[in-house]
Amino acid sequence: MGKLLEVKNLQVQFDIFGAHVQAVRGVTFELNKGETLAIVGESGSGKSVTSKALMGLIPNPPGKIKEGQIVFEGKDLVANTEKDWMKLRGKDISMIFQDPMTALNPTMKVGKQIMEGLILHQHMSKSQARERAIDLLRRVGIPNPEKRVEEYPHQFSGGMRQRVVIAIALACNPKVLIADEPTTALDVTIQAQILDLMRDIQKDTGTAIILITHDLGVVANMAQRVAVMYGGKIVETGTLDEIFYNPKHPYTWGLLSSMPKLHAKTDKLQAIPGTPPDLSNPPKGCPFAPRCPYAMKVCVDQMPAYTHLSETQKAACWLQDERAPKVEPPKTIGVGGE
Ligand SMILES: Nc1ncnc2c1ncn2[C@@H]1O[C@H](COP(=O)(O)OP(=O)(O)OP(=O)(O)O)[C@@H](O)[C@H]1O
Repeated sequence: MGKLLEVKNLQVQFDIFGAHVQAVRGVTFELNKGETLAIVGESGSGKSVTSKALMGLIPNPPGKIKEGQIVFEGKDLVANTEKDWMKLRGKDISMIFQDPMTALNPTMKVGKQIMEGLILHQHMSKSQARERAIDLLRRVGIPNPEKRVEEYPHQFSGGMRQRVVIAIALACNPKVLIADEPTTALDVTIQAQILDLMRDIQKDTGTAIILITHDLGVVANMAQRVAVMYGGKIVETGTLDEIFYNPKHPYTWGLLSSMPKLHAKTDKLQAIPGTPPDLSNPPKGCPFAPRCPYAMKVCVDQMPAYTHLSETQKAACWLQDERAPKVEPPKTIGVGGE
């Protein structure tokens, strides 16, 4: 698989009320053509800020990219002007947000909203764009698209609205689709339908997907690779199997323990005790150390380097140092366990 996007040492900071919030602190990952990479982690870990940076959507002020590169098809996007971003956004890289109602313009017919990108990026005539909008609505499973293209967002149900948002995002056949909690606002049956739809579309178009979520069930259904974020850093990354069946970072263990299991006799979830770090004053050591049951003195003092566990898996944890005591992962982790 060829590399499509490379994010190198990305650092994003927000300056608010005299504080410097270091939301993303040196994130590095790559995205290959046609794959789905999930970025998981608790609220505030930096997932959304990372994905917004890839779309040139960090509000400035108060935000700025302090360092790093976002290399898309060989070109670094960090120095892009707003004009450069406008050429790219919605065409090469598209985004689906959590709440379809805020992503759509309530005063504009959905057909027109789909047509905008086609006219701007693909220089279609109005009637060509309208035909394509109808095709797209059909493609995302909206019945009677010839009629619905003339309707406004409030005339659609929540699930149908999210389908419209997906149609807009896919209109120009983007190479990268960023889906930020795309199903969180929807009920469970609709969630499954939308995820199926995204998978089908990916099969047809070969679009690479970055899926941002805190729901590991969604990850298991969708992703081939996973990056686990905590405190503005990627603490572990690997293939889906590596992260689910051979995780090495205690934070990943915590996330897996807090995931509902399919055949569980009890539905009690083990939330990770404690709170995430204050990113306006980030710790010098491992950000998870204050909540980690296995933390040693060195964890508080010094950020661990990545240990490469396989060609595809790495974790930033002092437990992987050869001098560290051997620790077994808790029995509560794993999909479909007791
Ligand atoms: N516009 C902004 N101004 C100031 N701080 C911000 C802004 N956007 C994000 N942050 C801060 O950046 C940090 C990371 O936030 P981010 O939204 O990326 O987390 P997340 O992992 O996506 O969480 P969630 O799942 O809740 O969306 C947080 O501390 C947040 O308060």
